[in-house]
Amino acid sequence: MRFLTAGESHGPQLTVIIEGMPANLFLTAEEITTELLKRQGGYGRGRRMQIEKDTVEIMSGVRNGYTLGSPVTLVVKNDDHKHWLNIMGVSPIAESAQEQMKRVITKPRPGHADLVGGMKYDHRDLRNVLERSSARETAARVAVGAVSKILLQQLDIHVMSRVKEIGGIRDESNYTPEEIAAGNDLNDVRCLNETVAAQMRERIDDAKKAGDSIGGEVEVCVVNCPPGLGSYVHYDRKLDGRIAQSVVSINAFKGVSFGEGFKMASMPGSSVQDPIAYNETTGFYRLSNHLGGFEGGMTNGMPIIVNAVMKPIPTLYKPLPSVDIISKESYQASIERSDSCAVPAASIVCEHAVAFEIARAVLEEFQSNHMDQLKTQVERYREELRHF
Ligand SMILES: Cc1cc2nc3c(=O)[nH]c(=O)nc-3n(C[C@H](O)[C@H](O)[C@H](O)COP(=O)(O)O)c2cc1C
Ligand SMILES: C=C(O[C@@H]1CC(C(=O)O)=C[C@@H](OP(=O)(O)O)[C@H]1O)C(=O)O
Repeated sequence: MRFLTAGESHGPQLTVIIEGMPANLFLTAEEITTELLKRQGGYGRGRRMQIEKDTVEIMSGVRNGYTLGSPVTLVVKNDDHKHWLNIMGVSPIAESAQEQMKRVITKPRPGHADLVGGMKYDHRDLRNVLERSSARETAARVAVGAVSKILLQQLDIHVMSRVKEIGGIRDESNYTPEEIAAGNDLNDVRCLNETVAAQMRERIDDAKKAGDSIGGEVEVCVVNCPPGLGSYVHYDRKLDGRIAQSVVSINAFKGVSFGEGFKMASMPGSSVQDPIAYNETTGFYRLSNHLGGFEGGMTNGMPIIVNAVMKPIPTLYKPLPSVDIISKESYQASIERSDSCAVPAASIVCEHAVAFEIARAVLEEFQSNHMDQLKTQVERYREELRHF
């Protein structure tokens, strides 16, 4: 399974083509839209999210609710696009948006793609860079991940996420995957502990008031993956490696780790490796999950735990020094309409990026033209492993 996305942040739409989906998967636009709406939410987002109401349209690859085995095309319209067009009587939001869109951007924002993108593609209006470098593209990636999650659910594999830290406020609780799943839709910082959530909101408000931004850490958890997805035989088949690439390719993500992650640097081996046990009904299993579900680039049957760090948003309402690319004079960077914290939204993006990589690995392992074939193969493999 592979996908391509296309579309600019304020262009008419985002388009995704997913190739390699098996036939006969029941797929509705509503289910995908539910995931998109989760990404739009989250405390700390800016005005753009009040303009958009992301909904998906299925344009190909599905008939009578079921996939055909042909490429699936999904479209998410950008409602903000209409503010680009110099027409119609506009609302106050639209007027200010229109002004913003017409302005040529020449003062690059440190931390965004503006300067290097301009240098590389010879753009003298940096809006030409930010249109595609914007995290608007992550809506398309969530749409792909939503389809992946629907496929994985059919195999009883579940992917979920939560926020662990925002700007130094940390939720130290060790939740079970089930607790994370139950809390999945609940609060607007995507943290299960309400006391900590209140502190996180306050931290975001403080950053916003100070004209600053903050980042944080998210956790993605995948349960009930069969052991043996991915492979140790070649670098680009290692599934933990693929997940790391996919996660760090999300806008503003700067780090990824599995299980105990960077803490392992100071832990003895006896506290890091997960002891092996066996029981006749379930086969081999582990007594702990410090490694977060991976050994040798393969799933080991324990829950996959991915931790990922998002840097603070680059656009600052109290901007940092920059240099105008035309006049070469020193200025403050441009102020674009912006989120002050997008960690809760980004946890959803991360969840869906991981879901895609797991679904891709499943389909590589159990090549199938249709869902019944896939389910039968996965079940047979699980049964074989129980008797290994
Ligand atoms: C969900 C989400 C929303 C984001 N919103 C903004 C934003 O409003 N303003 C901004 O400057 N950056 C935002 N970013 C981050 C930038 O897109 C990102 O920092 C930029 O593309 C440069 O890429 P890099 O940080 O990976 O180097 C957001 C990222 C995500 C994942
Ligand atoms: C549009 C989205 O996020 C955008 C990501 C983003 C950036 O620079 O990455 C900048 C902002 O865009 P705008 O300049 O239009 O306000 C965010 O709103 C989205 O998540 O759907």
